[in-house]
Formats: sequence, structure tokens, C-alpha cells
Amino acid sequence: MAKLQGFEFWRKTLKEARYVVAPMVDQSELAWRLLSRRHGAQLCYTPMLHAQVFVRDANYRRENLYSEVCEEDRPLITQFCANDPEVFLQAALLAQDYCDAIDLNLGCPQMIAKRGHYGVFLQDEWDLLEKMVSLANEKLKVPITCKIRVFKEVEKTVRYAQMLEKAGCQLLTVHGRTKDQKGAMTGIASWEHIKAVRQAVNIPVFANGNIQHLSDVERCIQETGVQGVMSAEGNLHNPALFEGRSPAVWEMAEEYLEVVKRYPPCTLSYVRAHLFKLWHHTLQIHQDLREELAKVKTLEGLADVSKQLRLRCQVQTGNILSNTLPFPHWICQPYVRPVPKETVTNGNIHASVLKKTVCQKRALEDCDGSADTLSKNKQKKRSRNPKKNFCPEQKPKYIKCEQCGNPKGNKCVFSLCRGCCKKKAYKEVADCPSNHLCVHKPHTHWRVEAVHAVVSTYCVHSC
Ligand SMILES: Cc1cc2nc3c(=O)[nH]c(=O)nc-3n(C[C@H](O)[C@H](O)[C@H](O)COP(=O)(O)O)c2cc1C
Repeated sequence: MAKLQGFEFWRKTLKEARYVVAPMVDQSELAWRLLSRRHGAQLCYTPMLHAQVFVRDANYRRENLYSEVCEEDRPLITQFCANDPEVFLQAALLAQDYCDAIDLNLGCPQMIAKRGHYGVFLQDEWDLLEKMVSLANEKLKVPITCKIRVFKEVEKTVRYAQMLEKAGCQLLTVHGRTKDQKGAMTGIASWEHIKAVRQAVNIPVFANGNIQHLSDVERCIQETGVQGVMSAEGNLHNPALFEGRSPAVWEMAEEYLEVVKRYPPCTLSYVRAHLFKLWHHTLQIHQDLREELAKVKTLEGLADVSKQLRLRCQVQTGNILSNTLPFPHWICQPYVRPVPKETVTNGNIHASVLKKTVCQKRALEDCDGSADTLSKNKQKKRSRNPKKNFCPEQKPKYIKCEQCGNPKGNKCVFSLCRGCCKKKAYKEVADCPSNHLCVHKPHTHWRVEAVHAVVSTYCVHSC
């Protein structure tokens, strides 16, 4: 049977999906996808998988795709990061029987993607992208799709989208933020860019960014003319977003835990991270249970903490509304990132407000891209000394190490200095004192990356 293309693919295979759950490392796993589908999501993406590892490691394939096969979990798009046409094709061939399309991640802005040379850092390599997409389009039996970030210039973004379309991309997700809009500088996504792309290409387009309520979905579709919208953080904090509901947190948490039990195995750290996000506002108040949630080592333990949070919410009388939240803290609601303390102009931190240590100057250059223009020698020198490449968004600070008392804490962003932190070898996300994904956690993507790239010192998600 001929492969469906573009709008026909969207209509027939994706059943005109409008409500889409984003690819999310460690978070768009099978159980979460099933929960989201029960509450209105019409299409889901797997977390980003590393093409190279997928090709060479049968366990990785089994753990991340083959063991997650489930009839109810369709339509499904498998996402890869890759930077080699052949490797991408081989990975996609091994995945295509388990999903409805293969997506190429061209949007990841994290430093790890920069070092691994994938995601948004391929944004300027149009010849390479053209080869990757056209080869996949030619050889795969399922369509190839791409997820991109925008350039500052609308016109360049449009040419970029047209290039991908011409290469054979059958559906495009446009995240309306630039490469630099990440971490504390995430800010608002530009629907203007998305609208311009929608008007310029003849394939379906999904809009990504600024989706926290069902009303945002309708407004986005109206303003941009896209076929569907994709949500990541909005969905993590309210999996019933696409139903236009804001349920009690425990309703979602308990249903999620039930799905996790029905479809094992689900990595404990994923479950814990989901509970942390769902209970985010309540945990600000019940700090003791925050610690408990971080410590427990079993699914039953996590369920028990969630139940205790529910009981506390249900008996609570006073102090139910915080000054800043639209709903009581136990209602699923958008999480709005705190505004950075530093003044931000045009997406760049005002350099004057940062202490200009050598590390921070380097980090700034790294984040605003000016490091790319450094001489080859300088770049080489820097990559040999990765410890100095701190990301300013993570605000590396000198803090007293809780364990050894070192007043400078080895510039560690966590509350233990790197030396102590290493010794402790955190096993789970939440074991890490700041609840970040600690680099010392045996985390698949970090382990994988460590083979190719220098392990850096800040968390996976907020950079
Ligand atoms: C926890 C988390 C993990 C993510 N992992 C991926 C990923 O694997 N692949 C990808 O293309 N984008 C990933 N993203 C980015 C989202 O897909 C999305 O583009 C971004 O969060 C903007 O959407 P939002 O404004 O709805 O959050 C991730 C985002 C979050 C919050």
C-alpha cells in the first residue's frame, strides 16, 4: 500500500489529531501517554530516543520502545535525535513497526545536545538535514516528521520549514521559541512565526508553546491556522488540560498510579517526577512530605505519600488559597516559571548583573552562541576543561556544602559539593538535594551521552 503523505497522513492515520502530548524525556512514557489519552489527548510522542544507541543496543530498544507496545497507545510517533543520515535511517527502520511515524528532534536546546551535536544545534546545517529527511522519506514505510524551533527572523523560519517540506517531511511541529529561549529565559512562544510557517507550507503543522488551557488551544488554532497543538509542561501539570477540566491533583495522581500498576514496568524515577510535578504547589506547603516523596523507594511508598497529601488537602480548612495561584493548591493548574531575577533584554541576561568570573563569561558565550565563533584552538581548549562551562541560567553559585562544609561548595549548583555529591551517587531524581536530575544519577540519557560527550554539571531539564 502506498505510504500516506502530508494531510492524508494526518487525516487517515492520525485521525485529524488536534490535541497532542509532546515528546518528553523521562516523562512521556507509556503510562503517562495512556493517562493523557484517557483525558483527551489524541496523539502522543515517545520521549526522544538516541538513534545511535537505539541501533547498537537491543536492551535500549526493548526498554524504550518494544516493551511499551500497547493497542490503546496509538496513534504514536517515535522521536529520535540523530546527526547522521544512515544511523537515523537504521534506527527508524528498527522502530517503524511500533509506531505511526518517525520524528526528528531539531528543537532540543540543552547543552548536552550542543555537545552531542543534535537537536536545535543542527538548525543551521540545512544540507545535512535535507539528506537525513529525504533518505528517511525514501526508505521508511511510515512518514517522517520534524519538530523545530524558530529562528528570530520569521522569513528564515519559513525558508527552513520549506526546506524540510521539500526534503520529504510530512508533518511539522513548530515550537515558537528560539534556541536561546530556555531555562529561566523561556518566555513566550511566538505564534506569529508559527502562523507564517503554516501559511507557507503544504503539510500539516502543529503549534507548540503557550498552551496551558483548552482556551489556549482554541485561540492558537484560530490565530495560526494550525492542524493541532502540542503541550508539554501544561500537560504535565494538568493531564486533563485537553478536556478543559482542572481536576483535583489526587484524582490524576491516583489514576496515573493505577495505570502504572496495570502496565509495568515503569521506571520509579519517572513516576516520582510526575508526582512531584502534579503535587508541585501542595508540596510547597507540606515540605515534610516533599522530603518523604523524595526518599521512598517503592511504588507503594510513592502511592502512600500521595495519599497522605490527599488527606491533608481534604482536611485543610484555612490557608487554601495562595496569593499567586488562581485555584487552591490541590487543583491541577498551570505552572508558571518564576521570572529570572536578572534583567533580561532580547533573550540575553544582562551581563552586568552577573559576576563576571571566567566561568560565567564562558557560560554566557556558550549560551548566546558567541562561543561558536571562537577560534578552533580556543574551542578545543575549552572542551578539555568542561568544568568551567557553567550555564548562567542554572546560576552556578558558591554555597556551603551541607556535608563537608566547604564554603565554596565547589561551585556545585546542588547543596552538596561535587565531591560529596559524587560520593553519594544519587540513584533517583528526587534523591538529588535540589530535586533536579542529578548528573550522578544513573540516568539513561546521561549514561548514553557520557560515551560521546563530556558530562556537564547542570541538570538535564532546566537547561
Ligand atoms: C520534561 C520535559 C522533557 C522534554 N523532552 C523533550 C524531548 O524528548 N523531545 C523534544 O523534542 N522536546 C522535549 N521537551 C520540550 C517539549 O516537547 C516542548 O517543546 C517544550 O516544553 C515547549 O512546550 P510547552 O510550552 O508546552 O512546555 C521536553 C520538555 C519537558 C518539560
